Amino acid sequence: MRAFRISAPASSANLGAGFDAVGIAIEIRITAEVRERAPGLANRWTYRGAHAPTHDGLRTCIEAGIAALAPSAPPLDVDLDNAIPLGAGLGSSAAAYAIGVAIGAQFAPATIEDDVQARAVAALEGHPDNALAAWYGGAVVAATGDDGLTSIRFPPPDVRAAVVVPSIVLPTAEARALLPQTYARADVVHNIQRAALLGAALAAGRIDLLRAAVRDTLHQPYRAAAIPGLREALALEDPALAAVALSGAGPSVLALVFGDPRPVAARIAACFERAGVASTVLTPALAASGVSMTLAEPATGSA
Ligand SMILES: Nc1ncnc2c1ncn2[C@@H]1O[C@H](COP(=O)(O)OP(=O)(O)OP(=O)(O)O)[C@@H](O)[C@H]1O
Ligand SMILES: N[C@@H](CCO)C(=O)O
Repeated sequence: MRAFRISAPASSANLGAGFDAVGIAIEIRITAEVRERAPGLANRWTYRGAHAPTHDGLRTCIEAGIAALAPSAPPLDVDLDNAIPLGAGLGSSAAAYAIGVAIGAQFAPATIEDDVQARAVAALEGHPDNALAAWYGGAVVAATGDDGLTSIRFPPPDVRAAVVVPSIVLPTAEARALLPQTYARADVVHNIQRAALLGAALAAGRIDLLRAAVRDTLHQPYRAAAIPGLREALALEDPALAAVALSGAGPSVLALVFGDPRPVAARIAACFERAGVASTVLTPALAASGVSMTLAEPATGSA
């Protein structure tokens, strides 16, 4: 009976101008302790952690990942420990799909190459920026469409993260519905210039370029209408601030910070507070590794 532990990190998609293209992994994780059960038994799921699931949303993502690679997987005992705030723009669904695919690979009829697994996560998640950051860790740039999926991964920049999670509910679908169908050429050119700069800055480790590279005209200004305090947070100036952006579809804000991230996090939280919105502050490291698996102790007794 196989038993192992799999974890996957949170992620912050976009980094401003890299809308739907850039993602960065954050050292806040979903961890699954997985044990194979005897044939004929049902799956058994337990939930815990700072953001313990209260319904089967994450489980559904994990099961889809397992089914994509191993439709005939044996019954499993899965103990899910979640530290990623849910539905907050921090890639909890991408982490869950990544865990599911990694479990599925363990029970697939043949060995599945790593990049095939990564593509499966991206296909299930629908957003390669979150999906590949969860899978590979570090920072990723991804392009997807009729020409398939092309991506590159970089080590995370040498900064700390400040993640401020406002107590606003903004489902990804709603945050996307706020965006216009068409854009002015000047806004598109603005983002192309900065997204190209962002990719180059990540590739070259030029943290000093990030502040300029993340400025966005395609999604953050529109999403700000649903996130009181966001405009002010994105306009913050601070010598310790390497970059500040809406995290994914929001409502969380990610700041990349030189040195102690707490003062910058407090300034972002104050922007929300002035707008009448409470928030929670996290100061995680950026995650250099994505999905990781370790073998667990052999089961003792019960199936
Ligand atoms: N209370 C909950 N218990 C279990 N699962 C939840 C709960 N709330 C949300 N979920 C699940 O968490 C996932 C949230 O995914 P969603 O794509 O909306 O946001 P996210 O992954 O946190 O952020 P983003 O994709 O914008 O970075 C969904 O799969 C949803 O079903
Ligand atoms: N790039 C996506 C991320 C959603 O998880 C967006 O901004 O809508």
